[in-house]
Amino acid sequence: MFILVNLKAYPCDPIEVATAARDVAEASGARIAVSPQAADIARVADTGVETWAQHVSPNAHGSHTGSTLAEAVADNGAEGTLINHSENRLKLADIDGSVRAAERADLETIVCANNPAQVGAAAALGPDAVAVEPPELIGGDVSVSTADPGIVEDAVAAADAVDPDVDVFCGAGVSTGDDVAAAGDLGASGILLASGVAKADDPRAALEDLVTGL
Ligand SMILES: O=C(CO)COP(=O)(O)O
Repeated sequence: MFILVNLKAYPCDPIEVATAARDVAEASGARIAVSPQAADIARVADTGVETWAQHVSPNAHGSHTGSTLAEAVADNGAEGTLINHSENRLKLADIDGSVRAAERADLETIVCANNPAQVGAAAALGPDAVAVEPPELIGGDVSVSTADPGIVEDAVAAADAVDPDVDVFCGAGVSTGDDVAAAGDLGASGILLASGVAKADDPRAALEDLVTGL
């Protein structure tokens, strides 16, 4: 199971979370990545933790003011990127363009989706992974693996029907090792989470609990 901690735009200390994630990954052998604000990618990557962007734009180098260039995040230490997060939805053509941009820059890709139908569509674009995150459960206290286990199973089936090589992650409300274990039992290859770590009083303790579910 891959654990990706999305820091969104939360007012946490990205270096505190990154160093904790690096240490917990090293101690447990778990794969844990941190996805900070684009402006923080270089200093988060400098901690040694696996670092992901929250988004990359579909464009290449050129006259694209305000874009998040895939090559730039890769040059600053990112190893992968989220695309089409529920809080940063893209048009279908732009999701495709962002996956292609990430591939050019050798970034791993996770395309997010609201439901199993979107998971199937996202899988058809050939990312490394897709993630199902029901928007109504994001930021809540109940894990998707408890509140809606069927959506995870259906997402796994939808992706498998399109491309068995595409991994399926799930997210929304995940905060404990039990939530991680339940997601794995439903067929997920990884989880995305945010508030369970970024808003925790003790992010290190939250990460240590998460890896007990692996
Ligand atoms: O959006 C998410 C991860 O990308 C999930 O957020 P929460 O873990 O806060 O529910």
